[in-house]
Amino acid sequence: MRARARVYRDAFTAACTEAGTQVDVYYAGKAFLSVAVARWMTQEGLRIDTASLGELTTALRAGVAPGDIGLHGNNKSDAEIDLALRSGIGRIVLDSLPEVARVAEAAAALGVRAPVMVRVTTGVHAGGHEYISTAHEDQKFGLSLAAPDGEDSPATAAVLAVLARPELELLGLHSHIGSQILDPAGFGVAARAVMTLRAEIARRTGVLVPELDLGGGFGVAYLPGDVPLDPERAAKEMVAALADAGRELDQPLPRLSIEPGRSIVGPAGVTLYTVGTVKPVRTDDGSVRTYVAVDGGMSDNIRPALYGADYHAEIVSRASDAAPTRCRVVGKHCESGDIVVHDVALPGDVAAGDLLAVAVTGAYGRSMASTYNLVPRPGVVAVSGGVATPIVRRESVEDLLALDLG
Ligand SMILES: Cc1ncc(COP(=O)(O)O)c(C=O)c1O
Ligand SMILES: N[C@@H](CCCC[NH3+])C(=O)O
Repeated sequence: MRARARVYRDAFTAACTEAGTQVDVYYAGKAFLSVAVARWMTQEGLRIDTASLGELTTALRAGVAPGDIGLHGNNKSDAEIDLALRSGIGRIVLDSLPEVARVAEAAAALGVRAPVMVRVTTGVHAGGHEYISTAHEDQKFGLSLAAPDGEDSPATAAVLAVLARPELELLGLHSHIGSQILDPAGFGVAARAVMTLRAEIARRTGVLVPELDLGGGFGVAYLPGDVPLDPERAAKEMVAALADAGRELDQPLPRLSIEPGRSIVGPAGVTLYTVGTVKPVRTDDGSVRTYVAVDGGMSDNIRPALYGADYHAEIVSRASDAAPTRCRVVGKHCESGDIVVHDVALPGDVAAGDLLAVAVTGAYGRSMASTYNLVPRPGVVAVSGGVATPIVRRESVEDLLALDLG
């Protein structure tokens, strides 16, 4: 995970330095956050992007400098805004028009000036699944750049509203176009759209917005043979699009920030399961598929059920010469959609007690975990240089019952 953080930091720093600007890389904690993770990321020179009271509190508990933390959310609570302002975090990303006034009033009540960005939606639709592409128009995030006839776009209106409030300091404009993006072209289109808004604001108000955040979404390889997005290429294309738009619009380059989550922690994580029941099932076409049930499932990885996501699994506790057989890895929950790996070839002698590893589960696995069927959530163990260190304790049934008021 640390190595991947360095790769992103170095690729974007190199591209920005060459173009004559600077970049901040925010690790998107929604992918997976713990106190240890927040510390590692700051040690690698990354900042932390949070999206809830829990994530913000975790980053603060880890000792991350408040100025290096950002807060997102399409429906921020009063408690989230209050903690962000009291602790002096670096930026609150505004997601709607009502939030402009809410944050301004909260800042006035505390006697502080709130550093804010405005999240805009560019109409660029990118990413792996409809549920994870976030910048098309008909969804809940951000403020649209599309202007109805003769009117300001919601994004322009929000920026003008921010500039009219002395309690708010406009740091930048934000765009996040989706997740698990494998073609960097969408970032360039979005960069140009946001640069156009920046030019409009400069023309109308004389204010040159200092920073653009182009979000996260950098895609990873989930299966053997998948080709991940290349961070160096993404950095170069993003910066080139900003520079081209800057030349056309006669604008200096802004400072850049990005918010990768999945691409930092996804491939760094492996889920270890123990095989239980193994059941050959005759399918409709007469062939046999072996259902390999493990001691977890949709409660620790909802992605196959939610997005139809594919993963790869291998038996890691022993070597086997048995001929491979067509398997489906399933969980222990009361849903037939409780699938961990739809289709994988495992040795034909796969048996109860084998340890099965599923690769690339570091992002949006444990962080989206539930306790469905009152199955306690697994622990998280960090491994480095052959040393294993638990960083999140395994939950117990007693932990779950501790919440039960009887
Ligand atoms: C605003 C924002 N930033 C960053 C991310 C992180 O995305 P990813 O994990 O795909 O890099 C997300 C999630 O898609 C997001 O909504
Ligand atoms: N949770 C999603 C991505 C959403 C990213 C957050 N905006 C996934 O597992 O792919």
